[in-house]
Amino acid sequence: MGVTPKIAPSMLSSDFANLASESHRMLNLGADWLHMDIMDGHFVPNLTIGAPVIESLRKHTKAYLDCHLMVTNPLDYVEPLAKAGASGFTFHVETSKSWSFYFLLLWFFWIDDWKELIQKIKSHGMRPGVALKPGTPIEEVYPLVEADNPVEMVLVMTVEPGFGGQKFMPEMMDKVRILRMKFPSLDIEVDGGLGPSTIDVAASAGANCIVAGSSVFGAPEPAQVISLLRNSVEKAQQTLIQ
Ligand SMILES: O=C(CO)[C@H](O)[C@H](O)COP(=O)(O)O
Repeated sequence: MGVTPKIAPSMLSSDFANLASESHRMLNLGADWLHMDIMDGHFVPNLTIGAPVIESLRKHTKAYLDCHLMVTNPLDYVEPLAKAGASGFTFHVETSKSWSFYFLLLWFFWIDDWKELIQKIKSHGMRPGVALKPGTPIEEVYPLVEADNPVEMVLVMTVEPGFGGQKFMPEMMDKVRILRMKFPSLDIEVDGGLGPSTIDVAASAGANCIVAGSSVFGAPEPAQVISLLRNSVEKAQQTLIQ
């Protein structure tokens, strides 16, 4: 498998009043990426941060800022986030559900919308990813991964997006397994309820990018949790390539 483990603490669980020092702490403890949850209070029932906070944080770190856009209109966020210094831009496939439902005849325009979004993310120097909620079938992301100009990561949500500290949904691992079989070199991220008791099932299904909020920030020794998450992914990868 040509994918490397990426451990991404979810900064949603950090002390937002000390975001820069919390970020440095996580990176010093072994994190690869910082996962930034951007919520608009509309796509999900919670409101968090946006481009101004990413811009402020960028002044304090060169780290990969893995931005997860839980917003209704991701296209509107491309330019502001690129200017702010985001690294990854992962949007939700469901953000155009209403288009495909109400305007079936515009299906091909819907596809073109995604092409435009992915193209715009890349032309602004960010890495595009697509996320899907627990209730969304995995087939919905295939066109975006198989496109001529594809997304480079799929984020499989293992909780309903909106809040940290929820219970991991093991039934989402079928999606990860199917994706890993179909796309051996794709970055597959899992997000929600990941920690020492759930990582093995996610890693053995084929996830290589691991978002973990409460299990890392709530641990007495966060470095041990980060290291355990990484070891589990590495071990599973050895098995998957045999
Ligand atoms: O996207 C998210 C919520 O929508 C968070 O990143 C996610 O829930 C991580 O938090 P935890 O590890 O505590 O579940």
